[in-house]
Amino acid sequence: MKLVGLVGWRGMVGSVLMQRMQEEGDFAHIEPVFFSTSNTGGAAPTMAKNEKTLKDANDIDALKKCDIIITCQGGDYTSEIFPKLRAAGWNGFWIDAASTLRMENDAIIVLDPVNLDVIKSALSRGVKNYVGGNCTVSCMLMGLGGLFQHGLVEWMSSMTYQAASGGGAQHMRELLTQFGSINAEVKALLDDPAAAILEIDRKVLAKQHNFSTDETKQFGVPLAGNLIPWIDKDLHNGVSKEEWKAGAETNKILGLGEAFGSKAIPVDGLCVRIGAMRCHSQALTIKLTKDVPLDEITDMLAQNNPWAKVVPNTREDSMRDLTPAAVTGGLAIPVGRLRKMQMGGDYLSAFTVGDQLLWGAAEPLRRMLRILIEK
Ligand SMILES: NC(=O)C1=CN([C@@H]2O[C@H](COP(=O)(O)OP(=O)(O)OC[C@H]3O[C@@H](n4cnc5c(N)ncnc54)[C@H](OP(=O)(O)O)[C@@H]3O)[C@@H](O)[C@H]2O)C=CC1
Ligand SMILES: N[C@@H](CC(=O)OP(=O)(O)O)C(=O)O
Repeated sequence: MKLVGLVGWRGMVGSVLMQRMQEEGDFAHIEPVFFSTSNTGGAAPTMAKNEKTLKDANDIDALKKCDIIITCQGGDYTSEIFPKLRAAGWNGFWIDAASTLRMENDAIIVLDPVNLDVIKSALSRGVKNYVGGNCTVSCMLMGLGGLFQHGLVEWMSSMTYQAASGGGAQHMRELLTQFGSINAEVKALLDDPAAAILEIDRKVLAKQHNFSTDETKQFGVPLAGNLIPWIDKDLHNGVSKEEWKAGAETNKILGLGEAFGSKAIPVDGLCVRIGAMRCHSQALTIKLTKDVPLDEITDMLAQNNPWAKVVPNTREDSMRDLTPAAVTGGLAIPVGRLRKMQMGGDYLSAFTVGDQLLWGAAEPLRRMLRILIEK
């Protein structure tokens, strides 16, 4: 059995990964070794077999013993440990949730329902580094994969509605704290049916403007009852890093662009943080390479992978099935609001929602581990 080192398993992404690995019986196929950056020698979780204590995640010699390392510990950990491990001669497989290595030439971005051919070709070339994609990109490709598979995307523009979880656990807590203090501020007025709505609105706004620094420590500004039209770093060309990833990672996942001797598909848009908990949604404008009837498009989307679910473009279906609250916790990626646009038959509008901790983070890593185990 392969010795698999697990780093970052108790974090938010790591916990979802552990849960999915247990659900899918993955631990039956591996010999796990649990690592920690903060509790060396402590008790490993119940999934441990022979190694019952936590190993030091900074101990290169201990890490070197693993055939495969899967990490959800974060980009700083990867930047520090990965080069040391390779320099020490470790030749095992590195599976990573962090973005650090994604665009490196010797790393593959994994999303096997969409790019198994890219992964298999890399394995046959001896590539050892496999990294999960950006959550928004992975969720979009799981939903819209059918259009790419059939060469139907000339370009795509995505307008995102990204959940608080994308920032991490503390961001989710902060969002709820903000909702709570806004509610507390106007609770008495809400309880009084005769209270004037403009008075409630004024008090809410005053509260948002006067949040304590603790209440906005993670996001920097209010997110509850608000939105933030910028995610990740400023690339100083008017583009946020999250927006840049849409084009760069989509093409790398699909094996398109200069590095692969082909033309990249332009994918660009605007990324916005909203007050959802853990589902990223996105509205897409797609320029098709040709005018294809909507029923054929629907079939292509639904047949691309078992998780893409087409939602009929009706008010009732969209309100019931195409929301973060409906999708959270499940692997289905609904795609709806499908219609041709006023611009012409080769312009398609779509909306998709995905749990960013599942397909957006943990699930592609878990599946990559299975690919390696079953190889
Ligand atoms: N958040 C997201 O949506 C996504 C994140 N990623 C990537 O995944 C990586 C990890 O992100 P995320 O899971 O959000 O990070 P977390 O902050 O939840 O966890 C990271 C590590 O923090 C340590 N830690 C310290 N205090 C606690 C605590 N109270 N509870 C749990 N863990 C704690 C743990 O390490 P130890 O056990 O060693 O102390 C843990 O492994 C990042 O690289 C991120 O870029 C990728 C896609 C999406
Ligand atoms: N940036 C994403 C979350 C994330 O971790 O992305 P990446 O894995 O590309 O750094 C968000 O904030 O929603």
